[in-house]
Amino acid sequence: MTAGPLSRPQVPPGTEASVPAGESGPAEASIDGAASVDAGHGEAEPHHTAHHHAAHTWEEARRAAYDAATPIPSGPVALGAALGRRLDQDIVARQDMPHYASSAMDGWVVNGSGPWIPVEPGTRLAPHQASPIATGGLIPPGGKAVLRTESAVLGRDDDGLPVLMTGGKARPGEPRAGEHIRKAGEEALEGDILVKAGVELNPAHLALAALAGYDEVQVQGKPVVRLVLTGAEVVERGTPAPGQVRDTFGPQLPDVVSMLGGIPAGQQRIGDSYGEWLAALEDVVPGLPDAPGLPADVVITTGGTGRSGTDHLRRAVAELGGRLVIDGVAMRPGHPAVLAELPDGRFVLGLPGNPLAAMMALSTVGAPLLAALGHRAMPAVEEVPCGTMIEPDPGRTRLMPFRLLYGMAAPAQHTGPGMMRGLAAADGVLVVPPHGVQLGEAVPAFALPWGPPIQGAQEKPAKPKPRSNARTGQTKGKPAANEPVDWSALLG
Ligand SMILES: Nc1nc2c(c(=O)[nH]1)N[C@H]1C(S)=C(S)[C@@H](COP(=O)(O)OP(=O)(O)OC[C@H]3O[C@@H](n4cnc5c(N)ncnc54)[C@H](O)[C@@H]3O)O[C@H]1N2
Ligand code: MOO
Repeated sequence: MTAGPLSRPQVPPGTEASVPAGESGPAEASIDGAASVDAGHGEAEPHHTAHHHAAHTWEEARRAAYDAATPIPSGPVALGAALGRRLDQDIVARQDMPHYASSAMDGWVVNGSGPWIPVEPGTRLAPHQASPIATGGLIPPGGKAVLRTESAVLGRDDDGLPVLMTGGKARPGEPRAGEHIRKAGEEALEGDILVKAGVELNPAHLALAALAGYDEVQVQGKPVVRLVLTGAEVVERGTPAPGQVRDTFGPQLPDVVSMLGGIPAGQQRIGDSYGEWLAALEDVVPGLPDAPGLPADVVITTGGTGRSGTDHLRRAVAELGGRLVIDGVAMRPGHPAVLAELPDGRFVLGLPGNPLAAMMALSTVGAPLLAALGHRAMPAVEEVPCGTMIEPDPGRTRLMPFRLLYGMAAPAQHTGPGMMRGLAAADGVLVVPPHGVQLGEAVPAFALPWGPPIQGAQEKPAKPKPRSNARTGQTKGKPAANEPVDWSALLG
């Protein structure tokens, strides 16, 4: 819901009154190595203490989300929807491919040597007979070779009857036996394995499956994700008036869901009433125009994670008989994130309304959940050397979008919970531990779903799924703490 004039008098929607000056990070960095980012939450946040209910640390929340889900079983999927899906059963040739001998050229199919007497297409050819054929045409019984149109001359014999001869551009000896005939089974024989299980299907695989006569392929399960965007103040177009806020989720969430391994399956917008919330979470297969009619495995809601009188997520989950898997995470931003499981097996991921907070909650809880449902390893956390000192913030992890400068991470500016500018310019997100970070120290960090692997990340061999294309060569060891750093690129 919105921060209306009564509910949050000091914090107009979209402003950063609750973000301490320190959040701007690099603005406070100095070039002499004494750069420091304040813990930065010492003021203007009475609600944070009032709602410090977070049951999970950042690491625990990731693990809890990953462990809550079991991989979605494999099933048949239409070829048109199978791109990028992981094949779960070999694709085999159901018959010889091609399954009949055909002409590779436009021209004449002939039997024996010329001249040939033309006969009706498709009829059995006796020696010295020929019939017209097009590329791909079925070779009739008795057809031994194909004479290309440009190598053929149709004339008349002494009796004035049509007769076919070689001529034109014909090479000596043309057509040789079998020339320009695509034999049956030359691509594959019945039973040959065409694509092995485990492969991620590309467009050519799909074409091959179609060539082999498949309408559907058996693929590993992948979570179908429906979005429920809440907030009566949220507008979808144009420049918002005071009190309104332009929707940041519609334009990005479906794509981010795809990048995280989900299948976005429609979005629904609701206001702030409890009835709307309950109906949206109850609805299993909504009649949404852009939904493929699939029941959702995950419903992602935005907004309404707070505990004010009009924030209805937990109440609706409880009324539907669901259980809370995660109810808040000791992190900032994004601490009100909720993960619930409904009795029908659907997960509800409640993202906070603040745009950056929502993306950090999605990275923390949503990414592991979607990975687990989609048969994938826990999303990787790399390490990157930190180009600034970050003070402790006991009890919570801070997620800080950063930019890389000379191989070191510098927290980005404009990273208040309601902002997107810092994330839009970021190379990744630092996972700053509660005890803070020393200058030059290696800090956990994760890549953005749309971004490249973190440059300069030190490869950890024990990763469940190491990135094969990680540009580890970029790391030139830890830069010396007193090495001068040019921060100017961050200040614009
Ligand atoms: N008394 C307290 N107030 C708040 C607390 C708290 O602990 N106690 N936590 C703050 C934090 S931190 C966050 S994050 C937010 C979580 O808010 P909700 O999830 O309930 O979300 P809303 O109140 O509906 O909206 C928050 C904010 O986000 C804007 N919003 C909502 N939808 C969109 C959208 N589609 N695009 C862009 N912006 C959106 C909305 O207008 C609000 O400004 O609660 C704090 N308050
Ligand atoms: O600041 Mo809240 O932490 O935006 O999630």
